[in-house]
Order: sequence, then structure tokens, then C-alpha cells
Amino acid sequence: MSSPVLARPRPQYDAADLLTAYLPGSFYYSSPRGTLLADGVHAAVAAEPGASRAGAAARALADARAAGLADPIVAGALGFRPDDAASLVVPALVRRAPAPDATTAAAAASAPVRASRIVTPQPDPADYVDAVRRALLHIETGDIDKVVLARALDVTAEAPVSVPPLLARLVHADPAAHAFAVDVTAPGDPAARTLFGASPELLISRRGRTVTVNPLAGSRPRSADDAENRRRIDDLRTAAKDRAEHDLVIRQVAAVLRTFCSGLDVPEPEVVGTPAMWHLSTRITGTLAEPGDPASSSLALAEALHPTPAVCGVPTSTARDVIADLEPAGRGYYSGLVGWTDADGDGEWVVTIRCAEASEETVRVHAGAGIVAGSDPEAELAETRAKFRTLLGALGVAE
Ligand SMILES: C=C(O[C@@H]1C=C(C(=O)O)C=C[C@H]1O)C(=O)O
Repeated sequence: MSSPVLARPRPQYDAADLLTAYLPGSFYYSSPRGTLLADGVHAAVAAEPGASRAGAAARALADARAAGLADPIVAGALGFRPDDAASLVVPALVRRAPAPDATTAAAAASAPVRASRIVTPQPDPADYVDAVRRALLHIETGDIDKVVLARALDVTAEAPVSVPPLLARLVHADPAAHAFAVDVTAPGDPAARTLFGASPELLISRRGRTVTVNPLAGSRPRSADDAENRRRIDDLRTAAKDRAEHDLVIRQVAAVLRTFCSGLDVPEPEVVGTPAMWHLSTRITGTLAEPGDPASSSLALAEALHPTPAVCGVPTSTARDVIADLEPAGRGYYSGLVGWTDADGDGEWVVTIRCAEASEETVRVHAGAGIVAGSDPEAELAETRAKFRTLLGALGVAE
């Protein structure tokens, strides 16, 4: 007779448990695929700036498995530029739960928000409008077809800002968003820094052979009025300028994916909504030709796709130079990527937008807009203003 195997049952969590357990220093990520909360550092993933982070992640995952860590993952964030800092670790403990739903974090969402915060635009809105005009000159002269220009708001409170209730509000406001919070404190920083947000834009999700990417480009603010929203959706669906802006992104993303996939389905764009915005969206699926190749891991694919013209421009390197010239402050983690990958290469990475970085009393909120021929500088300013609403709503302030 065999004796029974004694083992502690694997704990079952729901999305609310993990959101409640989140504390700065943890890695939190939720999306329609599920919720993940990772704590502690088994190993940091070091990579020289500019070198492939996917290679370093694959080595760290192999070492973690060899050291006996069950189902290790690499989780964290990469910045916008290849030479920006990254924050990637093999966490010591990973807890998973199903995706959040409309009931998740209801209590946090109804809690009052502490008022009296000062909002400082970086740069001044007039300077942003001027930068858009200068970007249009680059487009007229033919240097670039598209560039995404961003600006920021510094929201300063009277006391250190607590990220967990802000994250809970973001999840409650849009349970279908890709919500995240990542510790991005670097050696030498005077205080801890947390990157958090609710991105609508899936850079890549990989399960086995199947990859899904969902670029967004072309936007309208959401209105409080249903009839007005129907008008805006129709307008977005039919406007030649938005369609051209969207097609630039899809063409580049599909071209990159074709080099990894044996089959690719690129449907017609549709309009999707967040609580603050409407976007043109194309949900592309592909079948990987070599799923066992480390060069096809979700992080390797994310690095190959990044930066898409949804956050940078066309052509990529000239657009990146125009951004460096026209945006007074570096982007850091904004418009980079956040997510996780496992030892089989499966994982999910999102574009780091609708996000902010909190440190002590200050939260820096970011938003950008794609500039193409025919863009109206004031309308692009209004678009960034509407995009800020995702984070400002959680903070309980207006621009
Ligand atoms: C750059 C941002 O958003 C991106 C730009 C968009 C656009 O220009 O229409 C739409 C969605 C995102 O790909 C942002 O939210 O900061």
C-alpha cells in the first residue's frame, strides 16, 4: 500500500487578494489574461545598456531553474531608449489569480481622495504646441512621416504619495486595462520610485506558438454624452489622417512579426474604448515558426517590436532623434515596456502609457500624441489632456 503524499495545497487567490497584498517594492500586473503579484528578488537581471535584455533574462531563468526555483519568471520594465535603465528581476515569490473584474477594488475606488495638490506642466502647454509645429516642419520636409510627442504633469502633494490606493482605483476604473506597478528605484536614487499605470496597449502576449499584439494609434477623447461618442467613433473610423497614422504602425509591426511567424492574421482596424479615450485598434495574431528558439521569447519579441510607431515614429531612428530634440525632459520608463516572461518564453508585455512615476510627494504623469501630416497642434494638446485623465482621475485632480 502506498502512503499518501503530504503536501500543502497550492493557495488559490482572487484578483482582489493580490491587489490588496500589493505594496511598493512588489511587481503587480493584471490584464484580461490574469493577475500576477511578484515579491522579493531571487536575482536581478543585469544587462549592459543597449544589449539584449531577452538574452540576459533567458540566462537568469535557466540559472533560477537550476537553483531549484519552481516556474521562475522575469518581471519588470524597460525604458523608452535602448540606453535607458531597465528594472528586471527574477522574483523570489510569484502569486497568480484570475483577471480582475468590475467588483475588484470597489472599496478603494469609493474611498475619498486627499485634495490639495499642485499640478505643474512640463513643459508649458504653449511650448508643447510649439514643439508639435516644429515636428510638422520635419514632416513637411520629408525627414519623417510620423513622430509621437509627449509631455508630463508633475502633481505634488503635501505628503508622500501612497501608490496602492492609486493602483486600486486604476484597476477598478478599467478592469480590462493592463494595470501595473513596478519598483524602478535605481542605485543612488535619493528615494524609492514606483512606475504605475493602466495601459490600453498590448505590445505582445505569447502562449506557446501563438502571439497576439494590439497596436493602437488614432484617438479621440471620450465624451460624457452618448450621441457625441457615436459621432466621435464614426469620425475616428473614417478620418483619413487617423487611418494613415494607424496604418504606419500596423505596417511596421506586421513586418517585424513576419520575420518570426509562419502565419499572421492582420484584420481591419476597429475602434476600442477606455474610460477616457477612443482608439483605432488592430488585434493581430500570429503563429511562431520557431517557438523553442530563445529569439522568439515574449521578451525578445517585445524588444524586436519596440519602439513601435505608436510611441516613437517613422522612420524609427530619425523620429527618436526628433523626440530627443523636441521633448525637453527624457522619457525614462514612459513609452517603454512593462511585463513578464517565463522560462518557456511565454509572457505578456505592454506599452508603458497612461502611466506615472511616484517618488515621495511627487507623481509625474505622462501622455503623448502621434503627429502626422494634417495634425492640428491644438488638437494634439487636447488629446494629451484627455489621456492624462486616466491617471488624474485616480489622483483626484484636474490639469
Ligand atoms: C503615446 C500615447 O498613446 C499612444 C498614441 C496614440 C495616438 O497618437 O493616437 C494612441 C494610443 C497610443 O498608442 C500615450 O498615451 O501617452
